Amino acid sequence: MKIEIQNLCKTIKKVPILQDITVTFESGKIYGLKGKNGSGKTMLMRAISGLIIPNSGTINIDGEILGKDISFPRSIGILIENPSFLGNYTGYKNLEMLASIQNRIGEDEIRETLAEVGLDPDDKRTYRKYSLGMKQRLGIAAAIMEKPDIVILDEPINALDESGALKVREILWKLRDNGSIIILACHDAEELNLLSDEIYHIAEGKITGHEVAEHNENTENQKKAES
Ligand SMILES: Nc1ncnc2c1ncn2[C@@H]1O[C@H](COP(=O)(O)OP(=O)(O)OP(=O)(O)O)[C@@H](O)[C@H]1O
Repeated sequence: MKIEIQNLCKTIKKVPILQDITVTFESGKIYGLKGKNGSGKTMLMRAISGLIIPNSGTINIDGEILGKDISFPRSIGILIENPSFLGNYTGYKNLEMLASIQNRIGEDEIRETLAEVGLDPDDKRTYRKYSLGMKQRLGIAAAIMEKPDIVILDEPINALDESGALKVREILWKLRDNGSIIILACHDAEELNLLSDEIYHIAEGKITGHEVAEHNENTENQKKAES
């Protein structure tokens, strides 16, 4: 699958937030967005999620135009800012309620996802009593539990300890290898490099650069050396 963005522009109160963005994201890759605070990373992710309507330009997802043929991508998992979980429900119960919207997955997949992000599916504590890192892990679980074609994660390793970050890496690599498109922003440059296959630089709402992440360059150089 493919997300083809063409000449995307978004202006809020006459301020240009996204300016003439043209980029294609392909299946089986992790794309990192790199840029300063306020450069437009989150807005681009919101636009792809169908959460904001652009002033001009198109987002074509596998032949369907967002905002015209479809209001939202058909299969997407999103973690942007603070997810609105219910404070007096357990992590499992929160995911169960979210899963009931699409009805694509059941108890087994929810339990499996919770374990994958390092949360105990049988934890009786309510979301309110979760630590910051546990809340973040639950947010990631909600975004990935249905194994969506598109995964959008704004600062996925925020508040996570090393073991949490490692788990997220493994989860994203697995999703990538199963053909999802993953788009993420992360302020930790080293982590972004490690997670991503390709990195797009964003400044003042424009794409200003594109690079293949270092670990991929190494793999490619290695392949060349070996052949
Ligand atoms: N609701 C809003 N109304 C008006 N302007 C907004 C709104 N939300 C964001 N902006 C503006 O859009 C621009 C891009 O913001 P965005 O959140 O996409 O940046 P970002 O690259 O994700 O930054 P950060 O690294 O801080 O997360 C900023 O100038 C911001 O002030």
